[in-house]
Amino acid sequence: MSLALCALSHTPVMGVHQPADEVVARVEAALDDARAFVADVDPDLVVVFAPDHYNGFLYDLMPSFCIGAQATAIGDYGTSAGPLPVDRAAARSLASAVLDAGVDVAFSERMTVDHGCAQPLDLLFGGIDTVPVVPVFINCVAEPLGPVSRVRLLGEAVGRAAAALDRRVLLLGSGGLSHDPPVPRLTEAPPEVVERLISGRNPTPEERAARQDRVFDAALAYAAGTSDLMPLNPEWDRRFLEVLGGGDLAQLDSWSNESFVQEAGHSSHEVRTWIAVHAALGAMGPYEVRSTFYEAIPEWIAGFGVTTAETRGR
Ligand SMILES: O=C(O)CCc1cccc(O)c1O
Ligand SMILES: [Fe+2]
Repeated sequence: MSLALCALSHTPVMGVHQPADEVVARVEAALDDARAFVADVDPDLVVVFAPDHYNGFLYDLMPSFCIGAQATAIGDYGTSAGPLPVDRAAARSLASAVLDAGVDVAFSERMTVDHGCAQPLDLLFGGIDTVPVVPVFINCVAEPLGPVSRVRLLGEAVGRAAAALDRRVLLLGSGGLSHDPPVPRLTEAPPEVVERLISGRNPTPEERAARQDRVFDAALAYAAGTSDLMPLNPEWDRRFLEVLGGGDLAQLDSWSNESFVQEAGHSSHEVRTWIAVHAALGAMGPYEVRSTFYEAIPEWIAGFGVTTAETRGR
C-alpha cells in the first residue's frame, strides 16, 4: 500500500480569461510537475476531496461530508461531464471505516459533482474516466460550517482506511486558497436566489450559462480593479501552506471560521480539502512536500496553489 498527495486550486476562469503569458507558463510548469509526480505514483485509486457550488449539494439536505459510491459530473464551465468510474467497494469500505472512527460522513449512491471535482481530474489525468475514484464531498460554502478540526479528523480517518486498502492511492484535494468569488449566501440572497440554493438542481442551459457568465464578468472586473470583491491574500495563503508543509495540522484548530472569511474570503473555506488530504497522508506517518507552487492570480479569482507530497522516505 502507499499514499501520495496532490492538492490544487480550481478555477472556472482558467483558459477563458487568461493572465499574462508568463503567469500561465508558470502555472503550466507547476501542473507539469504535478502530472509527473502523479505518473510516478501511478495510482490505482484516487480519493478526490472536493467542494461543490450548489450543483450537487443544496440546502434541501446539506451534509458536512459525503462519500459517493456512484457519481456523475455535470460538466459545468467546460469540464468533463458524465459518470465517474467510482470504485464502489472502496467507497463502501472507506465510508464504514470513517463511520467506525466516529466521523458521521454521509453516503450517496447518486452523487452529483461539479467543476470542483472534475477540473483537477481533467488537469492531472486528461479526463474524469481514466482511473478509479472515490469522491469525497466537503461542504465549503453552505454555512453553517463545522470547525476545521472535524475536517482534520475526517482526513485522518480516510487516510487510515485508504492505507488499509492495499492500493496505490492518490489523495487529491481541490480548492482554495484565498478567494471570494460571487457565490450567493442563504442569509443575504434575494428570495428567488434562496429558492435556487435550496432546490435549484438541474438549471436550464440558459440559466447555467447566465450563472457562468456572471462569474466570467466578475473575473474581468476583478482583474481590471473595478470590482468590490475582496482582494486575494497571498500572505495568508503562504502562512497556510507553511502550516500544511510542517505537518502539525492541529495548529489550524484555532483558526476560526470567521477568520477564514475575514482574512481570505468566503471561498477560502475550500482549503478544507487541502486540510483533509494532508491529514489523510499524515495519518500514516510524517510526510514530505515534493513540489509546491503558489501565485495570486486575480484574473482567475484564485490564490492558486499546487502541492505534491508523499510519506517521508518513500
Ligand atoms: O460557480 C461558482 O459558483 C463559483 C465558481 C468559482 C469561481 C472562482 C473560483 C472558484 O474556486 C470557483 O469555484
Ligand atoms: Fe470553487
